[in-house]
Amino acid sequence: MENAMLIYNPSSGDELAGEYYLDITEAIEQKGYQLEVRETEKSGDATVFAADACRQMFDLVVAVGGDGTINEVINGLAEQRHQPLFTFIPFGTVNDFARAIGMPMDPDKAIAYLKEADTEQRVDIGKVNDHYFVNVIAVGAIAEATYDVSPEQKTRFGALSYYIEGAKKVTENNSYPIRLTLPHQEIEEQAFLVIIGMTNSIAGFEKLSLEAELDDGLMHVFIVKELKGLDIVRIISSAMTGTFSEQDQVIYIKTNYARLSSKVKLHTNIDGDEGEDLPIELNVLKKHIRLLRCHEK
Ligand SMILES: Nc1ncnc2c1ncn2[C@@H]1O[C@H](COP(=O)(O)OP(=O)(O)OP(=O)(O)O)[C@@H](O)[C@H]1O
Repeated sequence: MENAMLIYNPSSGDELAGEYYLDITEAIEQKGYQLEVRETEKSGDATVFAADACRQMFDLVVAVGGDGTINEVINGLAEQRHQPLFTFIPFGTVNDFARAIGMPMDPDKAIAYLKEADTEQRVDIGKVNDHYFVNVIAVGAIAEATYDVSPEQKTRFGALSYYIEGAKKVTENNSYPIRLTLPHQEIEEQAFLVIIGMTNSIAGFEKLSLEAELDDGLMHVFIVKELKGLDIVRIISSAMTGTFSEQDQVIYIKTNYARLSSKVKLHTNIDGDEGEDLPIELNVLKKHIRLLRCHEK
C-alpha cells in the first residue's frame, strides 16, 4: 500500500480547516493511501515534516493550509533525493497556487478535486538565495506595506488589511532605486514595485501574468516604474484586465536567472510572507515538483 503524509496547519483560513479535517483524511484514504498526519504548531514545522516525508520515502504529501504552508512544504521537498507526489487543499486568504492550477477555493469542491486528481505534472519552482518559492516575490511599495500589517490585523481583516496598507503606500507614491541583473542585461530603475511571478496568479490577480505557465522554466518579472497621478488607477485596472505587461510604466522580462539589489534597505515578500532583504539571487528549478492534479480541461 502506498503511503501519504498529510501536513495540516490547523490555524489556516481562520481555523476553518478543522471543520474539513475528517473529509480530507477520508478522501486521501479512499485514494488508497495509508495516511500519517502531521499537525503544524509554528513556522518552519511544515518544512521539517515534508523533508521527513522525503527521507521516509512517502509516496504522497498533501498540504492543508494557505500559500504560506504550501511554501513551507515545498521548501522541505525541494532538492531531496526522493520526492513524493505533492498536492494540497487551500485554506488561505489569497491561494495563488490553487488559482494557478485551477483548484477550487471552496473546501468541499477542493476535496472533490483531490479525489479526482490522477495526473502528475512536473512544475517549476523558484530558488531565492537558499530558499524556494512557488508563487511570487514582491519588492517595493506593496512589500514594504506588508511589514506594517500586524498579525492581529491580518487575522481579523485577512487580505483586506494588506490592501488597505497597500493603498496607503500607493497614495504616498513611494518608489525605490533597484538594479536587476540578468544574464545579458542590467536594468537600473526607480521602481514602485518589482514582482517576480512563477505562475499566472499573483496576489489573487489571475490576469496579471497571462503568459506564465507552470512548467515554462521561467520567472516573469515586472518592474513597475515610478507612478504619478492617474497612472495608479490605470495600472490597477490593467492588472485586472490582462494588459498589465503592455503598460508604459511596466517593464516585463522573462528569465531563468536574475539578481535584484538596491542601494537602500528593501524587504521582500515571498509567497505572501516576509522574506529576506535585498540583495536576492533568483533561479528557476524547472519541472522540479511532482504535482498531483486533475487533468486540464
Ligand atoms: N498550529 C499553528 N498555530 C498558529 N500558527 C501556525 C500553526 N502552524 C503553523 N502556523 C503558522 O501559519 C503560517 C502559514 O499560514 P498559511 O499561510 O498557511 O495560512 P493563512 O495565514 O491562513 O493563509 P494566507 O497566507 O493566505 O493568509 C506558518 O508560517 C506558521 O507561522
